[in-house]
Amino acid sequence: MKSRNLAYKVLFDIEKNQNYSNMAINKHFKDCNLDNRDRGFATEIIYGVVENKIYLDYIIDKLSKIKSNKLNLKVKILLRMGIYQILFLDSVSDYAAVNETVNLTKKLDNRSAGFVNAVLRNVIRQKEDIGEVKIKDTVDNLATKYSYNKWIVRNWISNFGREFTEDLLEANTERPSIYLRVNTLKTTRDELIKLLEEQEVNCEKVPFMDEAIKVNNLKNIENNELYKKGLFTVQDISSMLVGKILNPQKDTKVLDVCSAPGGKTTHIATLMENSGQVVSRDIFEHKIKLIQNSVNRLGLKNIDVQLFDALNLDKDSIDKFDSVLADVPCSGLGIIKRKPEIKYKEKEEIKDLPKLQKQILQNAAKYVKVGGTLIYSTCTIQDDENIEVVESFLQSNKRFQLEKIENINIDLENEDKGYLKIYPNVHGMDGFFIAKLKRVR
Ligand SMILES: C[S@@+](CC[C@H](N)C(=O)[O-])C[C@H]1O[C@@H](n2cnc3c(N)ncnc32)[C@H](O)[C@@H]1O
Repeated sequence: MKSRNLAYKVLFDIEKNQNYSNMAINKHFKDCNLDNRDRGFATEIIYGVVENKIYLDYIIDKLSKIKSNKLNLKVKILLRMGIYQILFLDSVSDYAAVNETVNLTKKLDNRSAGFVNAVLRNVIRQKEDIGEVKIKDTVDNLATKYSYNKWIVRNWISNFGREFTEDLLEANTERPSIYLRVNTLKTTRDELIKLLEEQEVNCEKVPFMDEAIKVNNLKNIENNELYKKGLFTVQDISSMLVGKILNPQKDTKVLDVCSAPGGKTTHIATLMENSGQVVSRDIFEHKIKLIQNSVNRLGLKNIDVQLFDALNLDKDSIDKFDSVLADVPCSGLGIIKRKPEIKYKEKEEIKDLPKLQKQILQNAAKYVKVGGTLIYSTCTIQDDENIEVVESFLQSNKRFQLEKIENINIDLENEDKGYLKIYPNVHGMDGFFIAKLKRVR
């Protein structure tokens, strides 16, 4: 009951305040005194409900006299939770799913308990055939089955084709893997694996990324002693590739214009073995603090964290940096597995991003020395935020050229051309775009 109560609170917060699930989870889990198992169960319900929201409402609409858009928020969340447990969680008996949900309803909205009970019992009675989405229109069908805003499915089918889109939608339902980046200034991969295995954490070396470890049962990371000592950072492989492709040399100057929370910046500073200087900027004060915390935890001495808007031109930095990274704000459509609410973004919300991305890239380019490197990256798979931004930049910046990416072997089709398009269904990692540009004159 306790974990369901907690899951309900988090889900209510997410819906009511349009909060991201990971942030709402952090906020509500901080002060709760549940053990790891109960937290795990609550997390499973939260992510499951968020990821399947449209589908769960479709089931409600099939079985309830009151349609989901007419239900009050409390009852809608309770029904989604109950239906999710019945249809998706083999570890929960139907009886427990109904009973616990009805008990919770009694506490939160007593007069709706009978209604919730009736709908959930209906789900159980029709469990065998209720689950299938019977909508003829392909976009509508897939958008309901996988719970996406329809424009995304339409856009993907038109850009990638139906087969690829279905593959991508399916890949995005998998639980994301957790990867650690070893802090090579403090330990080695083998040493860290030994220490993690002493804590009974299952570790796997990532063959093509020499500082990466895949872990599959590391819980409560922020309170882990090895984490507190700064022996590792949590970072996806795609994100680590950015640092690898930038390939910073010792004693050089690197500028990261959009650097919070600091994953790539700290990687770059580590690759430079605490030499040279990395200037790490972001527009948000609270995010600047996150970078500084990581810098301190990891024992990095070569990072200068600065509050600065990348849309403004910093005249003092023109032509001063060997490498510049523009890891720009984007739609995030490559990391749906980690942030499922991205599936519900409106097209309107992201329509101005390419313009913003171009402006940030234009400014970032001005800080690169002749012969220096400019990296443009996003965690999205949308061409209009990726290759099209780079192509439009190159048209008006003849001093830059795309440069062949060496020694990566992830996207063989494009690496020679100077960029990488990474898709979760093709490459088994976060969807990313990384372009490497060189200032040639
Ligand atoms: C994709 S995230 C960067 C992730 C970061 N590079 C990392 O690896 O941890 C984009 C960042 O850009 C920042 N941002 C958004 N608009 C900005 C602007 N005008 N100037 C500087 N930073 C900005 C956001 O606060 C956000 O932290």
